[in-house]
Amino acid sequence: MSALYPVLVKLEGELCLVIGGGRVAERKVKSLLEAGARVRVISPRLTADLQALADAGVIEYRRGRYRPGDVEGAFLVISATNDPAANRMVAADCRERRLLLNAVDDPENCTFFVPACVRRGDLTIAVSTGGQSPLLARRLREKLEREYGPLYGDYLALIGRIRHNIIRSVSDPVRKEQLLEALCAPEILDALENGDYDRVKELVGSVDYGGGS
Ligand SMILES: C[C@@]1(CC(=O)O)c2cc3[nH]c(cc4nc(cc5[nH]c(cc(n2)[C@H]1CCC(=O)O)[C@@](C)(CC(=O)O)[C@@H]5CCC(=O)O)C(CC(=O)O)=C4CCC(=O)O)c(CCC(=O)O)c3CC(=O)O
Ligand SMILES: NC(=O)C1=CN([C@@H]2O[C@H](COP(=O)(O)OP(=O)(O)OC[C@H]3O[C@@H](n4cnc5c(N)ncnc54)[C@H](O)[C@@H]3O)[C@@H](O)[C@H]2O)C=CC1
Repeated sequence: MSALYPVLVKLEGELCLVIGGGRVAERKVKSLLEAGARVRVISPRLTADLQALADAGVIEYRRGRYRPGDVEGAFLVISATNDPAANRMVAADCRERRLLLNAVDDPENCTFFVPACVRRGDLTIAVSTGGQSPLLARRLREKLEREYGPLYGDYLALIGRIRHNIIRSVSDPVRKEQLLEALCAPEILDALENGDYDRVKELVGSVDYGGGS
């Protein structure tokens, strides 16, 4: 297999279809909802959590087995049934329409994999093992979660605003580069690692680009 190409996709308002309503489907539905997708689930049965989301109108639910052509209109498709025949049918339908497909039990037929993710505000750290060991992806995610705590999200939001102002107001490229470097200076990253957010704010605040934050 060639190397996988990592991308972060905007799913806001896009129709994403999940076939199957079990444990794995539930995990994928929740991550799609986090991304603001419009989610439709087709399955004879749902987990309690998925049923609650359907009852609340958060997801669309069509009770029943997958039927040929059900993928029509979807932006991407996740096939998460425990029925290999249904998964093959979904894969064929997606191939024909060139729809992006994640088939949870069939890496060969996937056109995309879902990585394990640490999220800290706008910071995303994604881990993929190219399907070789999803459990290792999970373990590394857990390790990264301990290493990169919620402060990283706060810090990113803070420097994101300042970076935007620097880009808008500083025209000299050398000066601009120095300022952007200063926002991610080693001392700041050390302070973050030590959980000393007051020090982080102090250091970031001392980056003087001649404008308010
Ligand atoms: C190819 C891929 C397709 C896809 O995108 O789904 C795929 C395929 C398969 N997973 C299987 C098993 C498990 N998957 C997990 C967990 C996760 N699986 C995820 C992704 C992926 N799984 C894609 C590759 C990602 C990559 O490595 O690059 C994660 C990262 C993301 C997510 O699913 O949201 C999420 C962790 C999220 C987190 O914790 O952060 C666990 C552990 C657990 O349940 O906690 C187990 C049991 C232990 C084990 O088997 O390792 C099986 C065998 C099923 C069987 O035995 O029948 C297959 C099929 C096969 O390999 O043939
Ligand atoms: N990619 C991943 O991360 C993982 C994948 N798996 C694989 O994912 C598959 C699903 O696992 P679970 O969610 O634990 O199974 P599950 O048994 O909890 O759920 C299967 C769901 O598929 C539905 N279903 C069955 N036939 C269908 C059809 N024809 N059309 C639509 N829906 C149908 C069932 O009603 C049920 O809701 C298994 O094949 C398993 O091997 C398992 C663990 C992790």
